[in-house]
Amino acid sequence: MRSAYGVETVRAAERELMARLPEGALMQRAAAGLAAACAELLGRVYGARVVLLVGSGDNGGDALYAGARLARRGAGVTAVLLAPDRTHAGGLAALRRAGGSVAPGRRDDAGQGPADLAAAERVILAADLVVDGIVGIGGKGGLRPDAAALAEVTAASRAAVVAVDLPSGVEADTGEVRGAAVRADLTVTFGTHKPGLLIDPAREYAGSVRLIDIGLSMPDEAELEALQHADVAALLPVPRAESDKYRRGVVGIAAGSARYPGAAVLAVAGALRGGAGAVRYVGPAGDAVIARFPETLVSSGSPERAGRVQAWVVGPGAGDDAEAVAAVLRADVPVLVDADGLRLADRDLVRARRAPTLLTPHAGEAAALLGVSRDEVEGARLHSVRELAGRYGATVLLKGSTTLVASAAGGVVRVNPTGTSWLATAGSGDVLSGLTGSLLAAGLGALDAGSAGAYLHGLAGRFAADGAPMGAHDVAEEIRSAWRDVVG
Ligand SMILES: NC(=O)C1=CN([C@@H]2O[C@H](COP(=O)(O)OP(=O)(O)OC[C@H]3O[C@@H](n4cnc5c(N)ncnc54)[C@H](OP(=O)(O)O)[C@@H]3O)[C@@H](O)[C@H]2O)[C@@H](O)CC1
Ligand SMILES: Nc1ncnc2c1ncn2[C@@H]1O[C@H](COP(=O)(O)OP(=O)(O)O)[C@@H](O)[C@H]1O
Ligand SMILES: [K+]
Repeated sequence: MRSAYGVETVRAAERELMARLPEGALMQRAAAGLAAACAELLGRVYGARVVLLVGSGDNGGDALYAGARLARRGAGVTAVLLAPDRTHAGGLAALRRAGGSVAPGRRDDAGQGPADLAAAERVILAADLVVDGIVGIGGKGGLRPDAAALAEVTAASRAAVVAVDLPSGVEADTGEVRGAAVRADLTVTFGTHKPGLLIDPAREYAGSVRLIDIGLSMPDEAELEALQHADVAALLPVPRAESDKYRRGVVGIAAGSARYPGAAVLAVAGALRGGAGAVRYVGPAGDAVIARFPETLVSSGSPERAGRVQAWVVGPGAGDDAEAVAAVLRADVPVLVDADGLRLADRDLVRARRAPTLLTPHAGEAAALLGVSRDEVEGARLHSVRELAGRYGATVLLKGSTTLVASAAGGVVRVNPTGTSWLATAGSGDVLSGLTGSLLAAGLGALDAGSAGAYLHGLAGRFAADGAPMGAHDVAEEIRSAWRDVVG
């Protein structure tokens, strides 16, 4: 499990540890890890041109001490100071002792003022490596104009960029990005991941992320967690000697329409690979389903008369069949609502349900349910998924470049670490809904089914794409390889 904690929790852990350590010890641990990561990225430290972007807090202090270490190994290190009079004094002295220099300040202040942007631009454009120590977990709001200008110049440079703790300008707790932010190739983060490093859009700014253990001890329950192979393997159902198809769980798929029969086929394709012992299909696309998957138990008419199931999936390609959605929501078994079903589901009916409900909107569907724009949802995924879960009293899986799963009761939110943007292809969400519904039928809770389903789906997507375009049916084909990879 990979866990992430918000700023308040990090600060508390930091205070607790600092009280037991000599002053400055934590910053030295951070700087040592940072310098080692920079050296690795550079390959050759001796003679490398390194520029430190230094804000007025401890994030800048980390950059200065790391810069001093690189300077001692022969790098040419120049610090660009955003606020010279409030720069971390110990860090600056260490850099100077190691032979590092400071870029000229503004002339109107006799060279003592904040970095002269033209001078800063010259050194940044000539650098091999830029270390972003503008701001870390102490950041508030979007970057201020001087800091934003440095982020923009850095983006124009060909230097490798290493962010200290977080890319400056991203929100540590939410992954939101307001205005300019530094785009890093590598982020070296201290003590624990922060939620923003795992959630887009901030995640994209972070590049790859390296965690440096500085000895912080964090509480058991994280704010955000990402399952890994072993966690998913422990959740996946395995038939026992005494299992039969009914004991393994039957999943019902109420999906597809005369206009969109393919959605039914794809949802069934996912469901057949998700661990349920049987798949029932009910709806107008029975012929298409049976032609492709003869093992499916097909019926038409109302879901209420389709026979017993342990979980329902309703909505993919369903058109305007509001009655089917309502019938499924009245069933006292877990229900996954996707696509058209989300538009047709009555919120009060969802809230009144006693069995688990899992809603699986993409950003556009979530935006419609919340009455905001799609951009607002994509810019604030964590807030959006929590808000929807609260409003509907349901577990919500928000799809997209970062998939998040949140429970109605709050608590930890799961972020999916697998996936690929090749999954942005028509019908791949239908496969996910069938797969995840199958996991619900096999007995997983809504949070676990959602996160294990997204994990397998993301992995299957990577296998199917393997660097080339694919169709949604290819994703369904690869679920079995993904499953084997996870449990193997
Ligand atoms: N946690 C740990 O265990 C450890 C933490 N460590 C390190 O400490 C870092 C936290 O340091 P921190 O608390 O000094 O805050 P930090 O991130 O430097 O930012 C504060 C400065 O930024 C400024 N500023 C704020 N918003 C801004 C904006 N929008 N745009 C521009 N500027 C803005 C703000 O200015 P002010 O508001 O004061 O004018 C203030 O000067 C942490 O990320 C990690 O790197 C490690 O050393 C060791 C272990
Ligand atoms: N940029 C992306 N990166 C990773 N995964 C993505 C991206 N865009 C979409 N996906 C995934 O692809 C699937 C698309 O589902 P959905 O939007 O419902 O499509 P459809 O309705 O065509 O089936 C979801 O699992 C989603 O998380
Ligand atoms: K930073």
